Amino acid sequence: MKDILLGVNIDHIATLRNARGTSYPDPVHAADIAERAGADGITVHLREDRRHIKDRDVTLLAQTINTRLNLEMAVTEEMLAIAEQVKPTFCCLVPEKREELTTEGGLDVAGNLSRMTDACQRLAEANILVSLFIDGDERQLDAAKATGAPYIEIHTGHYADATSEAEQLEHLAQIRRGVEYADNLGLQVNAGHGLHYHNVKPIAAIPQLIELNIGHAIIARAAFDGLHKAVADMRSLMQEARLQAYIG
Ligand SMILES: CC(=O)[C@@H](O)[C@H](O)COP(=O)(O)O
Ligand SMILES: NCC(=O)COP(=O)(O)O
Repeated sequence: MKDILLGVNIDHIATLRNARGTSYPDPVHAADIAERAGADGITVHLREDRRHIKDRDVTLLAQTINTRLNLEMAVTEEMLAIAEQVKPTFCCLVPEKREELTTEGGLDVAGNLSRMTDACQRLAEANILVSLFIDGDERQLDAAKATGAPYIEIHTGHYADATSEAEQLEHLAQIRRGVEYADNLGLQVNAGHGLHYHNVKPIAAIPQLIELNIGHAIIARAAFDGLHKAVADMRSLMQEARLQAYIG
């Protein structure tokens, strides 16, 4: 049985910090707590508008964390140059619109194959493992494979946002099909966006998935239970789901 790994996204520690322009809560401190609680990696999204994570956070996290840094970023010259300088273990390329509240969908790799391939090659030359944040349809999965990126992260936002059990089950089935298709292509498959304590288990149970990146729900739970417990509880749920699926 393959373990399911947890990447903790600490963007919204920075949201709380920036609300008052103070130095606290510091994402660097949060990363240390998350790692002590069992996080397998730390994820941050350096957005063009720096609404939460700042350049300083990325630089210090790259220097201080003990697991590995997954830098989420748009496919822009600015971000590619930052990635080449910081050299995180992973770069996850995500779509980004200034006016969005949060990431609204997957990257259109198929529609921008040449540009995506160039970006993937540039990051690979900097010894960075590239992940593409995409919807789990075969057209995007084939395109992701064509770019040479070793990883993808399947967008679970539509599953998370489903307003009925039937809709959620349909999205879950689509995700399962996409994960299996990507795994058969030889891609390393992660997933994330909108996952929380009440919807994570069916996703964590998908055997081919390597890692889930989860942020908002963990940081929200931390406001009541503390970050260490919020991370540990999420990790336990994920491992429970994987074990239950394995035992059958
Ligand atoms: C790509 C993704 O789904 C998230 O990791 C992303 O970071 C969401 O953006 P916010 O953290 O700004 O909501
Ligand atoms: N890529 C998904 C991620 O890092 C966290 O997304 P969310 O749990 O904050 O929605």
